[in-house]
Amino acid sequence: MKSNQIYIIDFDSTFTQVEALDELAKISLKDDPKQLEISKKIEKITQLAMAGELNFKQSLEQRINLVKANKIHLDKLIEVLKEKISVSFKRNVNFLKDHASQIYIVSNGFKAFIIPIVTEYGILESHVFANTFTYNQQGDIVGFDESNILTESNGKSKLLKKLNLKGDIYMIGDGYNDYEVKAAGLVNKFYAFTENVKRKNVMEKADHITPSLDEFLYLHHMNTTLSYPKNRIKVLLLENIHPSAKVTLEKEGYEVLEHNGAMDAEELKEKIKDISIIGIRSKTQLTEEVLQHAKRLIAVSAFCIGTNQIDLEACAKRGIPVFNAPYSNTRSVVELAIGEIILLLRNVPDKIQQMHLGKWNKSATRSYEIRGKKLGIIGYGNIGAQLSVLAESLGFDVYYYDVIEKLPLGNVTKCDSLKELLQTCEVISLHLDGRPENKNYIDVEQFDQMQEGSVIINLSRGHVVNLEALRENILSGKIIGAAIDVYPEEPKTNNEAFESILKGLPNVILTPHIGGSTLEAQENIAQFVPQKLMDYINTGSTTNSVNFPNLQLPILKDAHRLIHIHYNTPGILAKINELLAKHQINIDGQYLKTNETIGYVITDVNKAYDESIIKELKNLEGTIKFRVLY
Ligand SMILES: NC(=O)C1=CN([C@@H]2O[C@H](COP(=O)(O)OP(=O)(O)OC[C@H]3O[C@@H](n4cnc5c(N)ncnc54)[C@H](O)[C@@H]3O)[C@@H](O)[C@H]2O)C=CC1
Ligand SMILES: O=C(O)CCC(=O)C(=O)O
Repeated sequence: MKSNQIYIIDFDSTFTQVEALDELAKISLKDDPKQLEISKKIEKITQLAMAGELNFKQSLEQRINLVKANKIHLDKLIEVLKEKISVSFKRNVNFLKDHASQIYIVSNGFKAFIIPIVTEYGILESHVFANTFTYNQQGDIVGFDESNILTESNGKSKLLKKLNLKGDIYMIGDGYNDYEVKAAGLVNKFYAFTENVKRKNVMEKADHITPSLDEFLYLHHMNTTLSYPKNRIKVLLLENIHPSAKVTLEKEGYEVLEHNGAMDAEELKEKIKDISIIGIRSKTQLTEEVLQHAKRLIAVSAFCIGTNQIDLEACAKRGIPVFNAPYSNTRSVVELAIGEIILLLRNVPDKIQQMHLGKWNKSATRSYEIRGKKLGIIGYGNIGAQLSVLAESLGFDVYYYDVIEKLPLGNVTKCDSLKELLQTCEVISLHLDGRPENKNYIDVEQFDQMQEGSVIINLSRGHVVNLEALRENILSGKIIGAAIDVYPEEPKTNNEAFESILKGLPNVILTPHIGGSTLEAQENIAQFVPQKLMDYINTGSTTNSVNFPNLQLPILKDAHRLIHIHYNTPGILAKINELLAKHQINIDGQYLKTNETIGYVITDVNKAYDESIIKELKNLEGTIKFRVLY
């Protein structure tokens, strides 16, 4: 069926990432003091010609005069261009080689540099149509063969007419002159190639915009390296995620959309419909109800530690792994906690307020050192444990309580119950996670168990403390200081007002959920999370996923990877292997891990296999999701 298809491919900014004459100018004018100025002129002329705003022959003449190149510069140019092959062309070299008889390069560039480049990718020299330089005796490039039809306006159309190729002809290019061949009725479809440059007037005219060769091959069912083109992976980043995440994900080829704050359920249900990956922080609630609308969701990324805002089980049941950044902002939270404890024990928040009101109140009343004080940490996880180490080095006597057995670091003392910790310590710092059972974990009864004159810090989750009870205990004077960073209800954006019954209370620090908001932490998170997502998409690896069985997988080499996600019911692995055996498929490697909800099986198979197995694996009872990596 595909044998009658013909692919006409442009060279500059399509086969390669750059315009070759611009690159040639950089080489030939290297020692010219006016190099920058001339290069800019050349680039401008190129852009005008590509956009169809300047007569082509004139533009060529002008550029060659400005470039002032010699034959000797061409070898260097070829070296440069070899490094600048478009990424998706490089990736799909097999397509180019396997379809060499159907591929033509039609370019207004020059054969002298095009042929050495494209023939390395299997393109036939006889299928390269381009211009030729003319030289003087010293080898200087002084012009071009003006009899070549490609020097004329609309030259590509004229050439194709002359070639009279038969079949379904597809043109792939980035310039207006590439579109012109479609306008002249000489090709069936024009694909605007936007991997390197996006020209609005060209994209508007195209039958399809193809951000990479993968997309073109996918549309024509000829993909050989990626089962799904990356440009089709649409990412939505909410809540002011650090910009470097967008940069990384776009570099990977994904389409990335951003939104400043969180979205409410209704808005999210609408927006999530065609999203492949969603990136959130602590405020976006990814509930079962919202997930029902997420028909294309592949993965969820929490650009933070806590994942209580996400229905992890609902994601798992849909075959959607959730990734977070478990360590990137740990240190930031710990530093804030220590700073706040010191300020509260010295009664500094009130002193600051009074100073702003012009009141000088130099006094040591209710001001204490931290040395020797008993600090009680509730939740001895990553943050709790790191806080214990730093606090101990500052002179605290540290205690902790956790629902699970934890290794005590340094000289900390483990408490066997929450009550024991509350009765023992005068400073209480909360670092437990936000699981629903922790709602009102610190309530009237727990405040009753605390010592008179205690200080409490909550940098964990808002619903963990009953704020009414906290307020009562502050007003009664039992709690002499509190620092609260998280609230049961938080504004979705910086434009919404903050309301709380804690406003205006004495010696109370209120911060807008900024425990993890340092530039260092946000940058670390924005590096860490996209990497996990890309690993999952490219290799199937689920390390650090908070709801999927964790599998770290080797890089795929000379094999196809079958990724099967199913409900964790007995016998599925056996059924997968029965099917593979039935189709006589050779297994190179197999990895299985399950959790309570799902099973995750990765099977690397020999490249040659009967493709009907794919359908059978998808239809296997209990299958949630199935995909293949080439
Ligand atoms: N304010 C902010 O900006 C930030 C807040 N956080 C919050 O801090 C929490 C803790 O972070 P990590 O230490 O990294 O998490 P983690 O998962 O390493 O530690 C949480 C610990 O709490 C324990 N725990 C859970 N429920 C408990 C209970 N009822 N009683 C005693 N212990 C209990 C767990 O067993 C675990 O050891 C996060 O889940 C997140 O909610 C995290 C980062 C920034
Ligand atoms: O900075 C954020 O948006 C959330 C910080 C946080 O609470 C977390 O990492 O769990």
